[in-house]
Amino acid sequence: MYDSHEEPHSGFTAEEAPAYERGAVSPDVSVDDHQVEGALRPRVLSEFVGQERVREQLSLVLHSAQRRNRAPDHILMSGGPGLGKTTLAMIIASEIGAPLRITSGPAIERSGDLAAVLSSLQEGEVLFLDEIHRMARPAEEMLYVAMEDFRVDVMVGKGPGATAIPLDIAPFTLVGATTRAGMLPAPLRDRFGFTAHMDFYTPAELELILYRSAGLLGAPLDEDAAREIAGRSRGTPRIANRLLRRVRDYAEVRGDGKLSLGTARAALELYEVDRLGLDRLDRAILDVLMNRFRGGPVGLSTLAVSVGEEAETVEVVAEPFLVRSGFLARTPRGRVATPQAWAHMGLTPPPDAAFGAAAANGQPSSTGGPGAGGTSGP
Ligand SMILES: Nc1ncnc2c1ncn2[C@@H]1O[C@H](COP(=O)(O)OP(=O)(O)OP(=O)(O)O)[C@@H](O)[C@H]1O
Repeated sequence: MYDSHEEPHSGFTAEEAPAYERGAVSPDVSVDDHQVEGALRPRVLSEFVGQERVREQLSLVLHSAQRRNRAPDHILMSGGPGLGKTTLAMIIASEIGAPLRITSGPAIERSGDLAAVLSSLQEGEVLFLDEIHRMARPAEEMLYVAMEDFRVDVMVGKGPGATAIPLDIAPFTLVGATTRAGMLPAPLRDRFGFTAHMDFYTPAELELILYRSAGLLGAPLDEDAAREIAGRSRGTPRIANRLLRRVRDYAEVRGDGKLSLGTARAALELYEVDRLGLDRLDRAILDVLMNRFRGGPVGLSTLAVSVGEEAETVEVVAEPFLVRSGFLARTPRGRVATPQAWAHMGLTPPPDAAFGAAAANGQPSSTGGPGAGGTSGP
């Protein structure tokens, strides 16, 4: 169990990090690249880097439930992809010593699918429901009852003669994860006793995650290289770990196996991740916005079609980072490129561009509009 008096990991300096890394690394871990994401997951709350507030809140919820000898309240985790929701769900189960069942919203197409899962849960089991906002509507209603009364109503028959047979289920803890908390119906949201809002990670936190992962991969990571990779990881552990693996590949094939600053820069350039962490999709969005729509405003779906992506991908994967970095503003009339975006792309805004005039006059940008400055998705 995480102890709130414990020294938080993000308090480590870079010099201290190798000691932390040694502690986390079991010498006999052999990691296959296909399973690497799972292998890099922290297993206990004290190994989970960052998200201090969430860790402390969660620790209280789990602790108090244990003292009362009850299953903890249902927990909702909201935040962008790759911020550690699945990892945290696994940690919750292991912290309370309960088995974990994993499923996801898209896998539950009918209420019967959910009834089958719920009725087979053991007492105290943790049910992790990823992408909970994508679950079928009738199943949502079944879930309300299950969460509140630990009961499922199984429908027998069809039409006017159909009857609901109540079936008691074992008390369990639901851990729901969503990248789009706003899409959850209020009755479902309200049935969670605690919502963990997962935020982007600081570069210092990402550096710690990188040291730990590099230790597990057996890749010698320089301080400068760690800083460089962390700075390009858009505040997201999954991206940090992915970039680390690409730098490791580069170092092994084209270098001496050591992950140095030069190797990191060369590898990240090859993989088209720029110095602020913008990747191909981010740059495609900014490029279309500036070159085709004169900086906006332009609607999300038009923007998505123009870059050949789903609107949800643009909205959930690219936009939160672009907004937080001050490159994109969401206004009631659509998406707008900010002066920083024009400057970063090396382009001159037309005089009538929405924010171009401010850029030309050297005025500070306005990133107003719904969600602007948000850190964990819409
Ligand atoms: N706080 C953390 N400390 C260390 N590693 C982390 C942390 N959070 C995430 N990771 C690493 O990042 C990877 C992605 O995390 P995870 O799968 O839990 O994200 P997620 O939020 O569930 O993503 P998605 O919503 O896309 O399913 C994991 O392999 C894990 O190793």
